[in-house]
Amino acid sequence: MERSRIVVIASILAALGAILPMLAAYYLSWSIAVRGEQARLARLADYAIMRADAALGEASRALKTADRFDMPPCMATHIAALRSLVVNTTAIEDIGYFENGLLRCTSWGYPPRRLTRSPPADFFASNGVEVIPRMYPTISTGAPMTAFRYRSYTVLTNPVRFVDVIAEPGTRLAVATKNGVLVSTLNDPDPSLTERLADLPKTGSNADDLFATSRDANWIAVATAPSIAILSDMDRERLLLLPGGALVAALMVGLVVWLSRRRLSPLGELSIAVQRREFIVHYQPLIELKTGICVGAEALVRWRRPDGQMVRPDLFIPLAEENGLIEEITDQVLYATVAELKSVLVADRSLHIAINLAADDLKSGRILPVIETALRNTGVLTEQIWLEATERGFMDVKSARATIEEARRRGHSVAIDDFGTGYSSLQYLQELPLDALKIDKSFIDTVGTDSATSSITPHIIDIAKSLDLYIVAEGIERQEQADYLIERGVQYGQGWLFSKALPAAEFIAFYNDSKRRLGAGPAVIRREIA
Ligand SMILES: Nc1nc2c(ncn2[C@@H]2O[C@H](COP(=O)(O)O[C@H]3[C@@H](O)[C@H](n4cnc5c(=O)[nH]c(N)nc54)O[C@@H]3COP(=O)(O)O)[C@@H](O)[C@H]2O)c(=O)[nH]1
Repeated sequence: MERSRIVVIASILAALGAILPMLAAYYLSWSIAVRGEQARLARLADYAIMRADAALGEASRALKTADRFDMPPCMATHIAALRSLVVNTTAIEDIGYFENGLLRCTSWGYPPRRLTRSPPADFFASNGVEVIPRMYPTISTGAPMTAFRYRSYTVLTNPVRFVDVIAEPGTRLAVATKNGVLVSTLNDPDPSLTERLADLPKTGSNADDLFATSRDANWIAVATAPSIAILSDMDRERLLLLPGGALVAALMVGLVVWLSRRRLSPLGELSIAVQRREFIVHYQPLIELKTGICVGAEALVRWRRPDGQMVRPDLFIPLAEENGLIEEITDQVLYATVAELKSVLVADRSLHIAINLAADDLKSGRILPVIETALRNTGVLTEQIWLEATERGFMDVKSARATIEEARRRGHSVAIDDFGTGYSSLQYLQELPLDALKIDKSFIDTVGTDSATSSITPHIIDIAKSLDLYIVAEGIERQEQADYLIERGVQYGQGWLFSKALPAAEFIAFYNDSKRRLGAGPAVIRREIA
């Protein structure tokens, strides 16, 4: 992914990481406050239902007691008994006796208007008592009463009793019969709620209010409070939750910054490339200089990034070596080489592929069993896999010697790469059982020039010859360099004069063409060491 895209995505994620936890904390504090307020309202509505049930219970008991009276109606004894019933209850204001729908007498005596009719009931309670939510008393001319009727008797109760609660300012309450006929209200609740009481859910809100309902077999109650009232509760919740939200936001932003910096750092990118196996291999032909025959190739790694950009190995190999990633890259190169060239290697035993080893590979020697595993069941011979290591790999002479000896015992040929550029020591050249020496391009570049290092090239060739090593010249770009090297007895060479490093299919075509035109090279390029 391009750096600019990573920066844009990381910035968006960081912004979301900062905003979302704060929004979540805000939402949480709001919903906790809403739930708290609705629970308080639900308790109020429950209480109103309880009060309504108490009034109904008391009225029902009085009505059924009166119904059992065995005395002539509206005589002094009857009226006294009715009065006694009223006096001995708390909820009942009056009780009246009706005959043929007309009021005959009440606990107060005889009605002033003889034609008071009993109105039709709005609701039948579950115990058979009829409920008339609004009925005007004949004795007093006060507010309408709620009436309960059973056969010939009707009791009046003050509906204010149902909503007689100590409520916080702004809290409103309404009680209705189960079929939604309003019985009593406190503080004028919103008609848009009381008009559809029977259909209201347990809790909810409208434009201005939060509400909670309660219901039983006979009654429905709704308690409401302005939504704005929860703001003070929210302040309390926010005080508790926002620091947590801010902490989570800071952690998320930190995480995004850390991940994106990791992704953007060269080492981070390389580690991810190793995990994702983003490496491919190109093969640079190795030429027998005298005949021009292609005898093999050097496997050279390339990092192909997801956007298709190709990264040169000298830009990432040193980083991989410093940070312990090189061994994994060596393994990926090895497995890719075997997979891509297996068939041509099996078909032609004179073909060799050189794998570059890093200093760590040589020091630990762990690469040898890895190669064994990679070649198992492929038909490729160990002799066909050459190993190359730079002079840095030979600094720990003891472990390098152990690895090279074991490599050769298994059949690999081993070359010293970039000779002359590092810590060259003639002594270790003599001590180590090497097969070939590769002269670095910087020396080949001086061939035919007057530069100070041009005089070194013949010495390197002489040293290699005196040690009986095969010689490979790197970076041959001009014919005169090739001629010079052939004249000096250098057997093998690589360079753009012959070919650049090629993808597998192109290298196989190059090799087959060389073989068709010039024949196969020597099957074994290996020094006899006693
Ligand atoms: N440990 C590993 N090191 C590796 C591996 N693959 C490569 N490398 C090392 O990276 C260095 C750069 O390699 P690269 O960019 O692939 O360059 C190689 C050739 O393409 C280049 N070359 C060859 N001929 C010419 C030429 O005529 N002109 C010219 N300008 N360049 C040329 O030289 C490089 C070959 O280097 P060498 O290995 O020394 O033969 C390089 O040090 C690689 O070793 C890997 O898998 N593991």
